[in-house]
Amino acid sequence: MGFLQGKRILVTGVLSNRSIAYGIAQACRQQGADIALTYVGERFKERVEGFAQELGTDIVLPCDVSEDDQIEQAMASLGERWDGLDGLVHSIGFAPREAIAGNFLEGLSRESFRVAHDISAYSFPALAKAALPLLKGRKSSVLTLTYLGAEKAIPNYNTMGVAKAALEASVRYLAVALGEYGIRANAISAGPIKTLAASGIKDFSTILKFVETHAPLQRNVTIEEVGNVASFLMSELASGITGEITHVDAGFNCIVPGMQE
Ligand SMILES: NC(=O)c1ccc[n+]([C@@H]2O[C@H](COP(=O)([O-])OP(=O)(O)OC[C@H]3O[C@@H](n4cnc5c(N)ncnc54)[C@H](O)[C@@H]3O)[C@@H](O)[C@H]2O)c1
Ligand SMILES: Cc1c(CN(C)C(=O)CCc2cnc3c(c2)CCC(=O)N3)oc2ccccc12
Repeated sequence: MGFLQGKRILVTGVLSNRSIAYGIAQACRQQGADIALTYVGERFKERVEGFAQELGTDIVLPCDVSEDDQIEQAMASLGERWDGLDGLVHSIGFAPREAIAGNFLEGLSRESFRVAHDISAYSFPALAKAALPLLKGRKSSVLTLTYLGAEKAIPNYNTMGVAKAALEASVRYLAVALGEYGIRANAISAGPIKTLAASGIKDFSTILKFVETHAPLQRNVTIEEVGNVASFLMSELASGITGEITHVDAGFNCIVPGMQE
């Protein structure tokens, strides 16, 4: 009997079996939750349906968060399958490539700033708002994924870091707005993990090596470790936690790199 037995959780952002969302969906399933997935783009539908089958579900819904009607339709379709929702996982992030490489100002533009904030920040409260009719009346919880680049200026993370700062602020305002319904809102700040979103990032292996060298646990984290904390935060074991950013990063956020030498 898992600590999420009977809970119904919608997980966005599963794109590959290396996705952080995949680790989260697996961990929640292992604790007894029923899972629903979303995907972006018909070309990924079959792949995500395959992951859904592994996770014991046939609820796979299209949802490009840049489109309001797709957010609304996804929640309407979900409401036809489930009479309520106990959890919503937002594991979505995107910025135009020029906005996450090189000099922050050189990569800065109104359009890339807009896109990064639309997809990586606005979409979290937007999904929560659209899911509210399903989330209400249950001890439900919403969760998003952020990164240390929201708190510290990390080379190349640039406009994504500004968007993640907005995302983290939205966690606190959602905690208040949803608190009156008994719904919790939290984030996990994950350490660097080699996923598709991380592939193609300049010098990503250098970032992984730097964390392995300087983090208190002297290693990187895995999607399973992030998934375990996510399943806890989605459960009643975390009933007193809301508006919180929990770091799952081998402790890297708590040190000043290089001063231990
Ligand atoms: N990989 C890391 O090092 C790391 C560390 C900390 C936080 N994060 C965050 O974790 C989250 C998941 O990223 P990941 O690393 O698992 O990579 P990933 O590529 O597996 O997942 C990113 C997801 O974002 C989705 N997405 C992009 N644009 C979208 C849109 N318009 N509508 C709906 N979905 C869209 C993609 O379909 C994909 O499923 C992101 O928010 C990312 O910023 C990643
Ligand atoms: C860690 C880390 C990440 C992983 N991470 C936390 C992320 O949030 C990745 C988010 C991301 C957002 N937008 C795009 C891409 C990745 C690559 C493909 C694309 O075109 N756009 O990305 C970095 C970029 C620079 C420096 C560190 C990092």
